[in-house]
Amino acid sequence: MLRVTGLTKSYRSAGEDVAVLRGVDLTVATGESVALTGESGSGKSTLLHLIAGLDAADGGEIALADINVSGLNDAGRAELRRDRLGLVFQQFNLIPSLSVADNLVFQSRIAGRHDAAWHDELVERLGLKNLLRRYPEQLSGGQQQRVAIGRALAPKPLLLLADEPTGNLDEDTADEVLHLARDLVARTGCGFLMVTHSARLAATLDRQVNLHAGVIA
Ligand SMILES: Nc1ncnc2c1ncn2[C@@H]1O[C@H](COP(=O)(O)OP(=O)(O)OP(=O)(O)O)[C@@H](O)[C@H]1O
Repeated sequence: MLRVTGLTKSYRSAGEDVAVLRGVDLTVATGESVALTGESGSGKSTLLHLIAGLDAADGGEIALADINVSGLNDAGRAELRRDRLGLVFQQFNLIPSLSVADNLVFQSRIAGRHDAAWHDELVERLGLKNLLRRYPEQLSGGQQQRVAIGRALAPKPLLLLADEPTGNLDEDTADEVLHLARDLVARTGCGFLMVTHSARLAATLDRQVNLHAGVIA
């Protein structure tokens, strides 16, 4: 469902081009969860950002279902993120001025893909029923990340991309949040690609891939 082929990306640093991705090949099948590991600075976030259309690659191809992501312009990539991708980051990134209820529906409403029954199921499964009137600053880290996962999955994306989603959580909370995410991903049948430094958490996903020296071995 996601197919990345020969992806390359360099950054210009101190007058020199530094190649970060040197021909990355990666697939994520429908319903599959994949952990992306690699040492610090190996380019994991760069790869995730390119797949999310937050930045453009220098070469290679990214295809998501029947969409040629690499061929999209800025507007097309923004549309892709809005309608087809769920994004979760380490810093939760909830909208501080909106209640939990409003944060939750934000993505599905702007994508025009709000589904009341699925929304209610997300609230139930993520244990958010009693938190709906609160604001992000009134939540723990684990609670905030549960809202962020609900927001990302509400429009039923094709692919959930997560960059160190449990990096700010203690071990027990990380386990609980990831368990919920895996369950919900299985329920929607979307693909799941997660960057993590934790071999323990990586092992709980269907498959692990390692980024090293600019390629996936
Ligand atoms: N906008 C940028 N301009 C220049 N160099 C960049 C930029 N973004 C990333 N880099 C460089 O690209 C390399 C890969 O960075 P990236 O954040 O993708 O690695 P990472 O594997 O996610 O690291 P970490 O595990 O520490 O988060 C690093 O050497 C980084 O300094």
